[in-house]
Amino acid sequence: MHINLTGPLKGQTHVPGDKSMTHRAVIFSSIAAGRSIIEGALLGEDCMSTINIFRQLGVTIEISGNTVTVDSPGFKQFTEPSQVLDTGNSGTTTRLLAGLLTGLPFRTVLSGDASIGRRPMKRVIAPLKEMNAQISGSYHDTRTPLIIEPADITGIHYAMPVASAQVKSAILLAGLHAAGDVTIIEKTASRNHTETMLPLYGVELETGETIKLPARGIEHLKPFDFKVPGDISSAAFLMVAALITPGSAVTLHRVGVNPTRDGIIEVIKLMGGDISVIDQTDEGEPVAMIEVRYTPDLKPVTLEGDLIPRLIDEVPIIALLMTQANGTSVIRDAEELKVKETNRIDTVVSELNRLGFNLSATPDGMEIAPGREQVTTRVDSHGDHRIGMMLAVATLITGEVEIADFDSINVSFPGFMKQFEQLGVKE
Ligand SMILES: O=C(O)C1=C[C@@H](OP(=O)(O)O)[C@@H](O)[C@H](O)C1
Ligand SMILES: C=C(OP(=O)(O)O)C(=O)O
Repeated sequence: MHINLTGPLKGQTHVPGDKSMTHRAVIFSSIAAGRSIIEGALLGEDCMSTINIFRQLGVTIEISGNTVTVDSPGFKQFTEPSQVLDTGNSGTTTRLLAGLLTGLPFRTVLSGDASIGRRPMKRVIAPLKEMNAQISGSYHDTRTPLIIEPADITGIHYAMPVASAQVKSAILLAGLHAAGDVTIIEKTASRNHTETMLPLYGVELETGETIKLPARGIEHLKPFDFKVPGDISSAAFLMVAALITPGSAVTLHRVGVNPTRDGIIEVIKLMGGDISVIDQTDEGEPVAMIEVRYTPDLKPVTLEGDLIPRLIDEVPIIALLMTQANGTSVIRDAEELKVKETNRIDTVVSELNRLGFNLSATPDGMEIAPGREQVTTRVDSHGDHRIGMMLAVATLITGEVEIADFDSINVSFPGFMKQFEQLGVKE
């Protein structure tokens, strides 16, 4: 697809609903017997995978605009699916449902697309087995398809070896069935939406560095009407587009600013970017209005440590922002990027270098130097939605490029191009 965005970006908009929270709202609403309404849901391909799997388990889910109405008979009435459950391109669907399905009284099989088939699954299979789950994966329990047989799930005391909300949430979802307590120790915080949202649906738990879920929490889930905040990971593309395009000033309404997700705001401030976060309110999850303006003379920064999980999905677009700084920026402690939809260290570095930017890969991240000498105008999303969108934003600097497999953006942001148009960007 030929893409050639030209700025400035001006005006105000609402970004689509948060992907992580939409998955969780669909899961919790489907477990609870009765009607739950999810407003402002994200209906990208990933969340549709989660919705369609619960439909296959016997939950009625209607969609009207961005409102999702879930009428569930409750988890006890889930019916055995006759087909493989297709998780598409969604790691969140695959890993969270692997946890939930362990306690159901019938066999299920989870499988997704080629990218899901390359992503590591041992990280969920190992702790779930410790909980007595009867789960196995292809290739020595490391890959999909995952086959899950009925089992009596037990409690677990688990120290997280890697900062991953998907692993933590898989354990908590299996733990909802458990006969004993589930305790998770998390040294480096990962996104905490499972912990913030479970109480809204009736399950109280202890949170913080030690997370403690009481036995058989699943019995306590009740319907809840959840209003999904805007996705800061989608807002990130508009924020960076405005920062790098002369004359831009945008206001983004009702963006989720959960402190386990707001690393990009911190980075923009560290770089001297013109950003304000105002009118913060608490709607179960914190939301705020974000104003961003074009900023010349951005400063280089080093990102590392506990900050990385707070911006992990934003690294591709942050890397593009760093190309506009007046010195070399460094991203380290980010090995997790290698096991996303693509190896995002390699795809970010190779695709931006094709456009003439100066990046080099390191074992756990990348270095980003200023300057640019265009090599080609042909780049590739490699089927990774965040790479596709980052490359589209890059055209604000480079002019027209041809992005192969641009449709991958529908995984998380189907209205991406329209949203830019709404802010006055010409294609
Ligand atoms: O739990 C979630 O909703 C997510 C957790 C993160 O993955 P990891 O748990 O693998 O870090 C993130 O990259 C993904 O986009 C969504
Ligand atoms: C990594 C991502 O999602 P998932 O793990 O759910 O595929 C993402 O959205 O960037």
